[in-house]
Amino acid sequence: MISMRQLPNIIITGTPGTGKSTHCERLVEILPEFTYVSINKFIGEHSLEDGVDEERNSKLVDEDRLVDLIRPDLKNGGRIIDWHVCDIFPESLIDLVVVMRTNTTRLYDRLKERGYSGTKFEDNLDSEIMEIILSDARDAYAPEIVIELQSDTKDEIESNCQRIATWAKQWIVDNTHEGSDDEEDEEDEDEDIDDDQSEERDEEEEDED
Ligand SMILES: Nc1ncnc2c1ncn2[C@@H]1O[C@H](COP(=O)(O)OP(=O)(O)O)[C@@H](O)[C@H]1O
Repeated sequence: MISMRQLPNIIITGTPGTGKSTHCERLVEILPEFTYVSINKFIGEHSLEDGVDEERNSKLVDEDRLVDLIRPDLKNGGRIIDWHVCDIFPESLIDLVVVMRTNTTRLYDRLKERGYSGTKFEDNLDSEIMEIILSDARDAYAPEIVIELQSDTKDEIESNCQRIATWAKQWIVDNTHEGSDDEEDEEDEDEDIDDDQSEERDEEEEDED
């Protein structure tokens, strides 16, 4: 099947501190034709904040407007989306959802280092332990496009990014004319022409009857 998009859209999601932005930054070095979209930045740039959840000490976001504003970018393709919320984007425009996972002890240290405390700290740690984002991703997208990658060590950052890049290159081969073999395309076109001619022949035969 040939896609309308020349490049796939990839969501990199996971609990805060699991390594989403670290992976996205490395990914666009390996895949320079892709654009890194940090949704936290996008929210600031488009004033999409919609109050504050006092209990959780986190910002509320106008998600409907966010989706409306990002839709044209997703239609163009080649976006690497970085956000802890993954299930609001139109399923038809998302090709891969990567859920970053981190061992609880490491995540504990990373969130402490970031200055998280109280409910915000506990909620994020619980979210990772209970696999909330993985479950959201699996509920929102087809299982075959949701993958889990471990992000505990520096070596894993590189191997994860290489794996995602390999997937992206294969997507291009499988889904676009750019990736397809010209000869095969010509053969396909020949087949189409043959089909047209045989249809015409069938119609002529019917007329004669
Ligand atoms: N696989 C990893 N190995 C070692 N450190 C990591 C790894 N992934 C992330 N980190 C570190 O953890 C912290 C949080 O990573 P970050 O990419 O900002 O997470 P997120 O974008 O998910 O909030 C950063 O200091 C980063 O360097």
